[in-house]
Amino acid sequence: MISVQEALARVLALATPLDAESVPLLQAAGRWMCAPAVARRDQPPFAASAMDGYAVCGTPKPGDSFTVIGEAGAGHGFSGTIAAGQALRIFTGAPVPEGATRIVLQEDVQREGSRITLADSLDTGPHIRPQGQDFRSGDSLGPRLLRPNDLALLAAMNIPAVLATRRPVLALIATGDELVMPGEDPGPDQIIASNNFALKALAEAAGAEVRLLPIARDTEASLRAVFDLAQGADLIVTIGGASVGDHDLVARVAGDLGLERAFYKVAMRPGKPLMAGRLRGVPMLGLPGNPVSAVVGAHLFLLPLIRALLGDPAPEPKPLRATLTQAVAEAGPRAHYMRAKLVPGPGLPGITPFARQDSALLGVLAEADALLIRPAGDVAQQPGAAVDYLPV
Ligand SMILES: Nc1nc2c(c(=O)[nH]1)N[C@H]1C(S)=C(S)[C@@H](COP(=O)(O)OP(=O)(O)OC[C@H]3O[C@@H](n4cnc5c(N)ncnc54)[C@H](O)[C@@H]3O)O[C@H]1N2
Ligand code: MOO
Repeated sequence: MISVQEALARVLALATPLDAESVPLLQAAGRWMCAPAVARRDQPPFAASAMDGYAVCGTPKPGDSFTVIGEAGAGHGFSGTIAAGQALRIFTGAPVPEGATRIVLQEDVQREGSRITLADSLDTGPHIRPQGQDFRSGDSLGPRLLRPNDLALLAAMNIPAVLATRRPVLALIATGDELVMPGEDPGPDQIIASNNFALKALAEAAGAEVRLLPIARDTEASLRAVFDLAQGADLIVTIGGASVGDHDLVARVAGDLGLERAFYKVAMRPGKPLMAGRLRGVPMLGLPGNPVSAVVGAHLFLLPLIRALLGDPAPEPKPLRATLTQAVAEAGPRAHYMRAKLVPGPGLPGITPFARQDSALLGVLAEADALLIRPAGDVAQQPGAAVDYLPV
């Protein structure tokens, strides 16, 4: 059995980044931008007013009076220059005129006709956003998974389309005679397929496009037929049928179809019977069927694999730190990923593992927001010990 680290290295070695395509900004949320985007203008492109008020020059004092000589609004600048004793009515976002050094808030001004007089107590800020204070023409935004914040920045940079890696198409195959889809009428010995839903959502959030294939039944012919439907995908993921039972056919059928196996079984719990390899030219992950095992396997291996296919240079899971709120026993020979709950703390968050850690418990998983990582062979730990966790 290999370690989690070794298994991850072998999974990532299966991935070659996919090709890139131009994606309009409106469709770019959640896509991996694979080349830096370069700003085509300064932001703001001119010194801009940060407030509604009056642009004046010099160092105005309470009680000073000015003559209002015009107006500037967002999208409508004032072409003249402000001289001593003059003011320009100005609104937020408008270009600040030549000569102005400061925007006086309209709340601090008494206006009569074209004259303004400043109040006794004056807000002191200049309220001018200098040209290029946000970014300069030529500044670049590096490769990343595009979040809403990035899209706003790219739009302001006047970039209508980005170069993004093609979304990996993931063929997701659930296996087992016992499975029916939610809403169907299960027989007395059947259960509802659930893992598919968590894995599809996880993979999509990481940037993949998921094809949910029909559930493969526990016969070689059925599994083979569903594997055939996976042709054309960039990545194949099976759920279940990975263990040693008579009906666990994934390794056998994938092997017959030419799977070049990278490994089978990882020193972790849950999720030991996990396999990976290359099948018909694309990476394949065989996740165990127990619901929590499949989800843990997805966090540790599937999401990094998707990120690697997208071209992320650092696709590995990134553990965070927390403080144990209770003692935990020694970890045993396999790394243990314990479902746990975080509580905010003054420093690191506190982390409390659930008492029930059976890998079939979806109710516990739904309450969990972290996987507490117990390294293989870790000694017992006391409350207050700093530990690693993965958010889930
Ligand atoms: N003799 C041994 N038995 C088992 C071992 C072992 O080492 N020796 N390992 C156990 C561990 S650990 C796991 S995990 C499971 C993994 O088994 P499989 O990958 O073969 O999974 P299945 O047998 O197909 O299913 C296990 C369990 O999960 C349910 N399941 C499967 N797919 C889904 C799905 N899409 N949605 C919801 N639930 C699903 C299935 O009905 C079973 O209850 O093997 C242990 N056994
Ligand atoms: O992956 Mo198995 O839990 O270790 O149930």
